[in-house]
Amino acid sequence: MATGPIDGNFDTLKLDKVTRRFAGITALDGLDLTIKRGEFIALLGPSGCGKSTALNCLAGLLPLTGGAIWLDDQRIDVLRPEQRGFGMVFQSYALFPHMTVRKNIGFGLMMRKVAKAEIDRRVTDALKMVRLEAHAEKLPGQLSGGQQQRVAIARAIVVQPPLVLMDEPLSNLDAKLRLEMRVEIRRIHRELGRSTIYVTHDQDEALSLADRIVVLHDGRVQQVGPPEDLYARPSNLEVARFMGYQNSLSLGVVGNGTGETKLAGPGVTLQGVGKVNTPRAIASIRPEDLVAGAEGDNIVEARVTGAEYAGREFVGTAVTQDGQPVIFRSLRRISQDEVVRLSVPTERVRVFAEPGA
Ligand SMILES: Nc1ncnc2c1ncn2[C@@H]1O[C@H](COP(=O)(O)OP(=O)(O)OP(=O)(O)O)[C@@H](O)[C@H]1O
Repeated sequence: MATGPIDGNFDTLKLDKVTRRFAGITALDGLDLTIKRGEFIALLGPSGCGKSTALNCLAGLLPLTGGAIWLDDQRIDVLRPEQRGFGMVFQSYALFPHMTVRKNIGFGLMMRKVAKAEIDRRVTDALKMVRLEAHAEKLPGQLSGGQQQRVAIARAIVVQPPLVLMDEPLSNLDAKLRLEMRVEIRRIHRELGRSTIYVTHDQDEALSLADRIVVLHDGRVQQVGPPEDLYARPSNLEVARFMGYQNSLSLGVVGNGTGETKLAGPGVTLQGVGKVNTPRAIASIRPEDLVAGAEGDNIVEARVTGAEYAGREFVGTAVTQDGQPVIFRSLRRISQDEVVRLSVPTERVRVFAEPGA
């Protein structure tokens, strides 16, 4: 068995029914996933769904209680973290406060007993990649949050790991910096040419960064696919909610066509994509697709409960005749208690079986 860190790149990383139980809790329940060389994968899901557990199992910080992890034909879940040698970036940066940026980045190479000249060369390259050349001799405390996270990224990539694991790396940064760092992380991933697994609960972050998104819920994979697929065709209600389909209307099923379902409720007539075998179903719609005043056959009649000006348009809240809340948009100002006719194209309505129906 190899003792040093895994060297070089890989073709496939395979998680085979990876399971992790804690006393009484199954944090990860038979996770199957195959990742190809160079892919950027986002693990997306709500708090407690098992994202960090999955990442820690990959890094070797948590032993599995079932399943296996393979890097090509080598089984790696039996290796210690330092034998796997994956790069890790945490939300908290985890830098050494008393070491300069240069020393922080070179630390892993020093531990691996790489020659000093080689360390200098590789640290200089990493500094360039994260655009921190001018800050090499500073201490972490003298840097901004975004700069500290760049140091953490440089430290993770300087050893040229086959896989970089990132656990919510941007959540301590303000909104503007988060956007800038997203672009940076994508660029660094591309230039490095290795694979990245990125944990987040932020749908926008996953959509903008990942080649493929894995949606987790209660320790299970709900859907895996390119961002465009998950955004347009969520396969169940959980994924839809996570992809921004904030409206979930419970309605009666009144007809079934090819791949489409007709639904109705008090003041509501909707046709949507998806087939169900239950007498009632849920229509999932994004707020931006539900528009006040537009024409069409798909109509949700509702009474306005609130409205906010959002620049180009208004974002409104309302309730249907049977009291179900909806969020919609409107190009004109809307007033409290006004009854609005909201419309949405059929292809923007996803129909799912009602849970428990
Ligand atoms: N050391 C532990 N002991 C017991 N239960 C744990 C432990 N670590 C995690 N869990 C539980 O396992 C589940 C998954 O936790 P995990 O940290 O992986 O979720 P997460 O999706 O990363 O959440 P967050 O976004 O809040 O970090 C949770 O129910 C959590 O309480």
